[in-house]
Amino acid sequence: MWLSIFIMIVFIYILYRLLKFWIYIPWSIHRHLWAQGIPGQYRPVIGEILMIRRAIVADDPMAYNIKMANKFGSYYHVSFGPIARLAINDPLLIQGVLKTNARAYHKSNLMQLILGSLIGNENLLMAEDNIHAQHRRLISPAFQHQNINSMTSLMVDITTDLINKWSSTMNNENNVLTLDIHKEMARLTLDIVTGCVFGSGMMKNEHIREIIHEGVTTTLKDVEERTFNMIGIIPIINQLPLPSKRRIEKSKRNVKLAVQHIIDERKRGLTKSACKGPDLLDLLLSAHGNDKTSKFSDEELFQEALTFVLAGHETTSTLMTWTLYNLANNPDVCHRLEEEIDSVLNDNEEITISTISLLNYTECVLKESLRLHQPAAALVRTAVEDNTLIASDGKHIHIKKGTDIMINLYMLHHSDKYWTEPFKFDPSRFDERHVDIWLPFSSGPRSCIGQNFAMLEAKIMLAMIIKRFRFQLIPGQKHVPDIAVTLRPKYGMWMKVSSR
Ligand code: HEM
Repeated sequence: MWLSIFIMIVFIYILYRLLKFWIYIPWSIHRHLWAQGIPGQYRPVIGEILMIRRAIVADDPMAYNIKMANKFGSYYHVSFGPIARLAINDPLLIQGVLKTNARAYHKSNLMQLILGSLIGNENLLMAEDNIHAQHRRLISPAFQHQNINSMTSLMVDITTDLINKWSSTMNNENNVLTLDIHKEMARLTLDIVTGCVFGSGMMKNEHIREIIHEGVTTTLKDVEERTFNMIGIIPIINQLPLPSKRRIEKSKRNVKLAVQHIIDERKRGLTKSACKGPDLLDLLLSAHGNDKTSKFSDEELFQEALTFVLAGHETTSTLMTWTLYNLANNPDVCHRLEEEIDSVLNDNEEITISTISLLNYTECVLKESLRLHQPAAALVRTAVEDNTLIASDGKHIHIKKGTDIMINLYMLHHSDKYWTEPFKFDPSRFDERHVDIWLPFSSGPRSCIGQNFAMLEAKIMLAMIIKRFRFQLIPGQKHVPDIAVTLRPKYGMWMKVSSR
């Protein structure tokens, strides 16, 4: 008897939670936005997920967002699965979420489920409020110019290894190589970021590198799959020990052991930085404030180190791959870039930070690639308190606690309101500054802390590679961005590489 009552209560509770999540909360958010005259549409339970999936399967992943923005304008409400969200690409609204009202927003619950399940929630990327502010304060010095500049020689050395590998293979194969450039760039950026974070302990240990590489790349695939089939989104269901969940957990355990091993070795003085100055692990280990409570715990240290690898790997390799793609499609731009690089980089001279600072057009090429193919297509936030946003047309939008906001960077970067010929690859547009409408690294207190690191690394890799090689796209390929954590090319990027 008591058991039956207990089972009944548990059943009613689960039903209540599911109905609240699937129906009540989304409906009340849509109703609140409609009441203010915000355009949008509401499909109960599955929302727009099938449309998005259809666009992805048709290899036109942006089609759905473009269609919605054309239909409704620069702000509208839709649903991702059961989750109601306001989609925005209006610069003033974006500024409201990222800067003016930043305190009223957290990373979305969805992102906590996706990335938090991989790297935890006690790190710079995922932590909120005071914990985030404390971590940001402790980590910021590590990303100051002086520290990052001391990593230049390691970035140069690792890129030189790749160039030498290509050159020697090329000599055996009629001076032309056929390569999946995305794979090459993914390996290169992983080597650089792990080298700059973990130093010699990492660089000498191929086994540990493989565990981290596998952990980061294959787990991200599982996590993405679980998002689009909604298993990863639905409360209770996302805790079930399904094969994908077990794979993620196993991979997390392996990565944790590997990273913990590297940290322990460094603490015991068995490994050291491979940069001219301290690496990011040294800087994390020495991060402390005036009292003990402001030092990183072992768990936080582990999560931060892994966050750097995760946040700094896919993003930069995606940037490099699309940049080489854009250059292959725009010979005039490539020619001007080669001229600049040839005049700045001298074969017999060491590449230093002052050489790199002369590469102005190279920087414009990278910025334009970050506009046309921004690695992060969208940012999603959840309102943690009621607040009001103001759009460029003067409209005041009251946002209820619990509303998800999708900041559509892709639409912002491709809008003809702000960019002339938005689909043209034209680096010279970056002769001017584009504050608040060029946001590949986001903006405000949660903007990318690795921005200077990424730009320095990309400039070094691009300049050194273009100095030595030309790239030609293999015809007949599909060049489709994968709408995953980053917009990496879904089918890779096959190119013919030849010596200049
Ligand atoms: C082209 C390369 C990169 C791009 C486009 C990029 C983009 C971004 C974006 C858009 C965010 C904000 C995410 C959000 O608000 O949800 C972010 C945050 C972050 N990025 Fe990057 N990133 C790049 C490279 C890097 C690198 C190389 C590192 C580290 C070595 C890094 C570390 C981080 C961290 C730790 C955060 C969280 C910052 C915070 O919340 O305080 N990123 N990045």
